[in-house]
Amino acid sequence: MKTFTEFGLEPKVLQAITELGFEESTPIQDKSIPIALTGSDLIGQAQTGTGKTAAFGIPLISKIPLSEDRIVALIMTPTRELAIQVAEEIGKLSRYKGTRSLPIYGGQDIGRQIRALKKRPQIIIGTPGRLLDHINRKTIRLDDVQTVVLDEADEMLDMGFMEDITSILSLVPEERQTMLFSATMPPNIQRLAQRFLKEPQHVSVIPKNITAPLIEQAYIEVHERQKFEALSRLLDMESPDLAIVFGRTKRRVDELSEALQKRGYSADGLHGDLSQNQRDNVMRKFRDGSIDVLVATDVAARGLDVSGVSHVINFDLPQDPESYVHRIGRTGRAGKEGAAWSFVTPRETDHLHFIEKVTRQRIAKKPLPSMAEAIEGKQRMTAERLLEIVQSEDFNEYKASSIQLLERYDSVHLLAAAMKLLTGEKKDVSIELTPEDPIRAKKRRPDIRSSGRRFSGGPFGGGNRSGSGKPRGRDSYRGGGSGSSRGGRDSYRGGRDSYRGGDNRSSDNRGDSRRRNDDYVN
Ligand SMILES: Nc1ncnc2c1ncn2[C@@H]1O[C@H](COP(=O)(O)OP(=O)(O)OP(=O)(O)O)[C@@H](O)[C@H]1O
Ligand SMILES: [Mg+2]
Repeated sequence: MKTFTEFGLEPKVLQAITELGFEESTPIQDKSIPIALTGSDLIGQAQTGTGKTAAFGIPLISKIPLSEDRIVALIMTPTRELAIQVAEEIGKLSRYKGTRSLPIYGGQDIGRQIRALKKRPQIIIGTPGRLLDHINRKTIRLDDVQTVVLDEADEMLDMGFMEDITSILSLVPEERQTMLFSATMPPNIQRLAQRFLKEPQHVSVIPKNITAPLIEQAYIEVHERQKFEALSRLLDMESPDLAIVFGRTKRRVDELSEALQKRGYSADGLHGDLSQNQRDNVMRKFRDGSIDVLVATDVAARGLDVSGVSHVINFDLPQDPESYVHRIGRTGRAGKEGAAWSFVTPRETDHLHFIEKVTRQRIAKKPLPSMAEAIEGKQRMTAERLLEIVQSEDFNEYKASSIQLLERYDSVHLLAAAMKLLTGEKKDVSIELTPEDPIRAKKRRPDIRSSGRRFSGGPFGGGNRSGSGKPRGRDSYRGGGSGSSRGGRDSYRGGRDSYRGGDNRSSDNRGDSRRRNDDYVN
């Protein structure tokens, strides 16, 4: 654990870091920043929410001279929302230095992007499909790029972006620095590394549990048809600040967000079939708290950093353990605690055990919240909201009518009615969701990481809260050499495909034999 002053960074970059409120560097930042500053290739792995963005962002910005007027750095992300978010963080970090960066992603008006490119950005943060569009139109040239970062590198591979990445990187000079970052490094990441990296340094700060340490994990066994009731009871019982509910398909997300709205929750959906405008709106509403439940496909599983997300709920279990790790990692970030709940149908319990095995983390079974617990939770929340207003003493204009009402009605009756109104309860609206098939457990070597150096604590409480607390021999869960487990994993992957998150253009164009069901495409 260091302070940022120890990296020899220039004052303007330090000033931006201070302004972001970062006091100490996180372990991945400690280890990556000095290596990245030397220009060496790097594979960086650390738990979700531990500051990987700044781990590559800070050295990237530091190395770019102010006078530079070419594109010298390229960051690729699997989804548009992530490109936007990473660009924001890079923007904040380079605020005083004045480094110019630009997000480039599908769904946004290309003319606008072309105009913005004329302002000579030094760093481009983009999704592969739209990047290729610009390259083909010659509105982006990569001849001067010196540093490339693949954020969520394993996901880029999974989404079938290998071809796009290969085309893009073939246009970047060989003499360059390439860095891969993710919380999960399944064995097939080697393929990417071998192809694109030169003698990379591995930086891994993954403790025993790959899932972030401050996330309380639980599951509830429910039948498919009970899931919605379970969700509304859980939301009532827990009254999350902000929650992300993951559904398996776009249809599911649409139906679920509509159902939640009908029942009086402030929810909206995010998936890849929405227009970019809709996607931006939903994200904006979620970030500013005007909705408190975001229902999403895996398009929101990776990298998104929204402060205040106290709960992640897997309405449907994800197909693979990596997705589980990333989904639940939307909470419990930057040292904050979070809760992750998963609904597991009876036929999916094997799959859950598989996830536990790969993540080396026991997930506690909890009972379905009772009606009484749900009601109590909701009323507690409502009372809290009332009392906040009472304390604020900001209700003068309601006093006169209250006095009138109290002259005619009983005070308890009145307050009970007001509370009922405040809960926004709409229990009588009937809800029908199209059932989803259960996820089938598939076999593969349960290895989620490529290199395994141990890590000992640090800011964000890393590594010290380890679930069962029992030391488990890591080898017991590890597959063989990472190369050899490739076959197993790929075959496991075969069915998923679900998720080509960010870039509709490239996902639509890809004749995708792996894709099982169009519904799955984000
Ligand atoms: N040194 C630091 N001190 C305090 N907060 C930090 C520090 N570094 C990063 N953060 C904050 O921590 C949060 C998580 O960071 P970031 O999104 O980079 O995590 P990540 O490791 O990339 O997670 P994921 O695997 O989910 O993408 C952000 O809000 C970021 O601003
Ligand atoms: Mg990240």
